[in-house]
Amino acid sequence: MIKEAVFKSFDNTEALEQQLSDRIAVGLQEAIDKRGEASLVVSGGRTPAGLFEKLSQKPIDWSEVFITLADERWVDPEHHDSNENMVRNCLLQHRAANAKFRGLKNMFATATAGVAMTTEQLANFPRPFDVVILGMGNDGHTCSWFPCADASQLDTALNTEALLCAVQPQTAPYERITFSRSAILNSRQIYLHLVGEQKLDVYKKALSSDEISEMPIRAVLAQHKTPVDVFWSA
Ligand SMILES: O=C(O)[C@H](O)[C@@H](O)[C@H](O)[C@H](O)COP(=O)(O)O
Repeated sequence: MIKEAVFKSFDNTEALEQQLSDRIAVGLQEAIDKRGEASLVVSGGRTPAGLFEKLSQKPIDWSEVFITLADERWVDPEHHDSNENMVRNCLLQHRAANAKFRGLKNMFATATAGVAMTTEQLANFPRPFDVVILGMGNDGHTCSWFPCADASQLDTALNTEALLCAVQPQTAPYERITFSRSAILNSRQIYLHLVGEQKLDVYKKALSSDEISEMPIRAVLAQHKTPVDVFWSA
């Protein structure tokens, strides 16, 4: 049984997005005030588009904010399933157009071949990450830590000290590049952003055991190093 994280529940996505975007903006600006720069790691998928739209309008020093993705599908940045594409369209606009964004996809043919170059390109990305926004799939994955992936790839993503690794899910399309668990937990604040009853059920199931390979989101929930706040709306 996992000790439950801070859990904030909202009646609708609008209310959640208002409050979460405010919290993230405050966290980023505090980091800039203290250290002169801030780092933000965001997730792709469908859930965060509305949140990104609100966040992009916050009056903070975006030119001091470094942004990257928690994981990426190995498709071109123009592809409609590219997380970078979504971030460019929904987050890097309005005031946030001034942020410094670095995507995870490069010109190598596969994620496996491209990991070393992306790792090099992120060498100067400020860490610990100030704010990390994670999503969760209905199979209990977060980032690209898929329970359906080859056991050794999942084991690497969860246990390596490397920043990034490649994962080929069996039940989701595209090879992925993903930050490792050690990289994600090297953060000041993690937000888990969930919408809908089905995600709530998955979240509750995740809290019922600490068998990480079965539901890799547990790697984030069953730890005490990094604060995790869960924002859920119906
Ligand atoms: O590239 C991805 O798919 C993600 O970064 C992934 O970890 C995502 O956050 C979850 O799969 C939830 O996705 P939805 O928001 O679409 O439900």
